Amino acid sequence: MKVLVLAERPGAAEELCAGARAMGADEVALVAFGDMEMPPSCADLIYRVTVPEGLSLDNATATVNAIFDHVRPDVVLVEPTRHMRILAGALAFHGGTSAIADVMELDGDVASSMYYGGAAILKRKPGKTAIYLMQPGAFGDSVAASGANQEEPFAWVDPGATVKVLSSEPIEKSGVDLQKADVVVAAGRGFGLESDLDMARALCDKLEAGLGCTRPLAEDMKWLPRETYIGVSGLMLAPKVYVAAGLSGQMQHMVGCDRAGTIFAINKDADAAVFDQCDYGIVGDIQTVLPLLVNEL
Ligand SMILES: Cc1cc2nc3c(=O)[nH]c(=O)nc-3n(C[C@H](O)[C@H](O)[C@H](O)COP(=O)(O)OP(=O)(O)OC[C@H]3O[C@@H](n4cnc5c(N)ncnc54)[C@H](O)[C@@H]3O)c2cc1C
Repeated sequence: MKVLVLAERPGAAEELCAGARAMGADEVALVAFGDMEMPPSCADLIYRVTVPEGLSLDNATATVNAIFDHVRPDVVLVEPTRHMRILAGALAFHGGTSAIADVMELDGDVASSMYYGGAAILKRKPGKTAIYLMQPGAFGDSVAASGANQEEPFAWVDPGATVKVLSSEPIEKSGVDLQKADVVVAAGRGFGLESDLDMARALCDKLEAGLGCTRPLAEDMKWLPRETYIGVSGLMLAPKVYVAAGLSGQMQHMVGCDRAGTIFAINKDADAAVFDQCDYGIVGDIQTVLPLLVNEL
């Protein structure tokens, strides 16, 4: 079986290439955009694509379609970033098939995804060639990527109509990239005041953790950036350690962290749902527990 991997970040590329092996791929080909450095022993073949100056990655549709025609994969695994989603959609059209998004698990070729905001599981089978947009951690960590990383340049194919980048400005981001963080502290509505988040930040400093939150803290209170909330409509994370502080453990939040290695929960309500889903729980007030933890660490 041949698998083609489309990814923007080396970590995601490695995870998807490992997943391809777990699916039984005997040939794994990876598309590398620009000078993106790939992890060693990641894939059998790496097709290096140079995106012309001033063009956004979204314009790589025709190039990716050409790589697809060249490789003729049985399965395409895609990192679900904005650019990759566009490429996957165009590729599905080109290949006369469909793309399946938000895949949390594969059982053979049947893909499971969250549905109705996490209230149900949707199972879907692909069309002709399977194109799956995989959530992080979907393959678990029981598999490793492998391959000689034999690199070949692949010529850019003009997509015809292009999307031009007029300008780009980096957004000032404080703290750790949550997708890459080994440890994540997530704050919920139990933090009564915005200034209480300093307690979570102090814990993050001790644990070298990233600070995330539940949706209400980002969407309603706007105490933390929108891109830091975790859950079915936010980030799907798989850190080694997840500290859920002052949050109730609603399913819509917990699907975003249930692939964490170890989950710690702190909540003053012993009946909070989060205690059914954590590995270690402390029943207590964050106002007391967090300063104590920070002192002890
Ligand atoms: C379609 C849909 C999609 C959604 N997507 C997401 C999503 O992606 N991510 C997400 O997070 N939510 C999402 N939600 C919202 C979700 O259903 C919950 O409402 C939300 O996660 C609850 O946030 P919370 O746990 O911070 O607040 P609450 O549910 O209000 O929980 C607060 C908790 O803090 C505890 N607490 C209070 N004070 C203290 C204290 N001093 N010390 C310790 N504990 C204390 C309380 O006991 C309580 O358990 C979605 C909802 C819908 C309908």
